[in-house]
Amino acid sequence: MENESIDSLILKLHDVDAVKFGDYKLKSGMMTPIYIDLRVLVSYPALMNQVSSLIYERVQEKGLQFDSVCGVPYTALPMATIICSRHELPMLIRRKEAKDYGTKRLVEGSFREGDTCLIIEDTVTSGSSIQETAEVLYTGGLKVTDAVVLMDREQGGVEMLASKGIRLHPIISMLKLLSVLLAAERIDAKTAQRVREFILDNNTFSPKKENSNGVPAIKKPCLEQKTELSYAERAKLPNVHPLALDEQRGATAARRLLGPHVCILKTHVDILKDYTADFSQKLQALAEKHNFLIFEDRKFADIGNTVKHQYEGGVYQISSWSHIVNAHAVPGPGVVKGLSAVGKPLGRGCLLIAQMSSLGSLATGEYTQDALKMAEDNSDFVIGFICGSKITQRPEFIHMTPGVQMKAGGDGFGQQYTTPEEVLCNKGSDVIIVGRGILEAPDRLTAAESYRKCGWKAYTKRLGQSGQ
Ligand SMILES: O=c1ccn([C@@H]2O[C@H](COP(=O)(O)O)[C@@H](O)[C@H]2O)c(=O)[nH]1
Repeated sequence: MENESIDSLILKLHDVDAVKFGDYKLKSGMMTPIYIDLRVLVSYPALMNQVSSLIYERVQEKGLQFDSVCGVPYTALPMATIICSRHELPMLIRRKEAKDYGTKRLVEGSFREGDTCLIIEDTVTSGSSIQETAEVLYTGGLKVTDAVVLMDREQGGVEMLASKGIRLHPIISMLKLLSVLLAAERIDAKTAQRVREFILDNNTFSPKKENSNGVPAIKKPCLEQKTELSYAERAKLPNVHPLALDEQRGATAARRLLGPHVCILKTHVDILKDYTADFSQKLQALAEKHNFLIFEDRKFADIGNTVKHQYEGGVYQISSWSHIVNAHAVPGPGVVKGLSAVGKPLGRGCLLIAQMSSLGSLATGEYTQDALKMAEDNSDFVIGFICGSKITQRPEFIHMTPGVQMKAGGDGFGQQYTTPEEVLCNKGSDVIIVGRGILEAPDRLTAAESYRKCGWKAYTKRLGQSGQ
């Protein structure tokens, strides 16, 4: 899908008032500074055709397989109709209410039990409308594996639907929309920033407990989740990588900090002021003595062949001393293949950067889901994720979250801080990554001890038990 056509579509949507700035109420009752109203498209046939073509292009790009198509009523109905009519695809209509006469069916159209139906939607916030349509289709014996949406508000819809087994493929993201409108001077920087902050602060998906009606999950501290396995239990799973969760370290991870206390020491070797050739020996000796893992935060992001050399060679020879490294998913699976060729024989592990803590990060929504898929396809080397919250229920993957300090806030360079309690308890992550919260503290040991205690308390609260 050409970027240019997306940009011009965004401007046309703004022209016809399908994108509104002000104070609006969403289906959930939440107030929003931006409202997407694609109902107006019925009055603009050329635009409606362009939108329908983009949706169909996305379906083809993703190679989606299905037997029929269903538009979420009412706004996406004409889009589904145009696509099905143009490409001669069977369509189904989900009724909002059953008739009290005739067949009383909730799904109109012909289908067989076990058929797969593709859902089409105009705008997604929490994903609840798609989920409601899917529930109705399930009652008819249909399967729903994928949905395509024109506009993703990036407020947790992709993640919520993924947790229900539906892959959502958005065409326009909220952050993209804002950047195009800002570049075209349709909105000012202040408005763009206000909306961005609203989107980032109002993610409706809580992996621990999202409401079935899509109302944003109330942030109750540490809702009990009886089904969750502890670190120690996860460490015993047959498919778990020993670097992700180790029976001893896994159970004691959060009890360690700085030297005898840390579970993992994260380095940026390329910014050390006092780097010397014996750095790796000294660090390895400490890691051995205090039983922590070394994680070089190198964030590899090149083609497989290049990252292979960057990991193995050069001045730092990272693979020889770092147990864990990380990589961006942006180059595609080749980056993991390249790293794995070096690291796997050495028993090393890799974290994929599925989300970032910085303001305006592009690693959201579908990108995050693609990173997850890349990890699942390479789970013999990928041990988990750098992310803001739990992105998969698979217990063998470890979730590590940066941007943590005792007080929520920022650093003036885009870093966004969340508290250990929020990350471990409400967001369902496994490990907090603390940098300046410790490094810039007057007494690093005391600071580290407080993070350890606070983190462990939050984790045990989440498990609903007194300790592991
Ligand atoms: O999304 C990301 C990925 C990595 N980081 C790294 O974590 C630390 C955070 O340091 P603080 O001083 O606690 O802000 C730093 O090394 C980053 O490079 C991240 O912050 N966000």
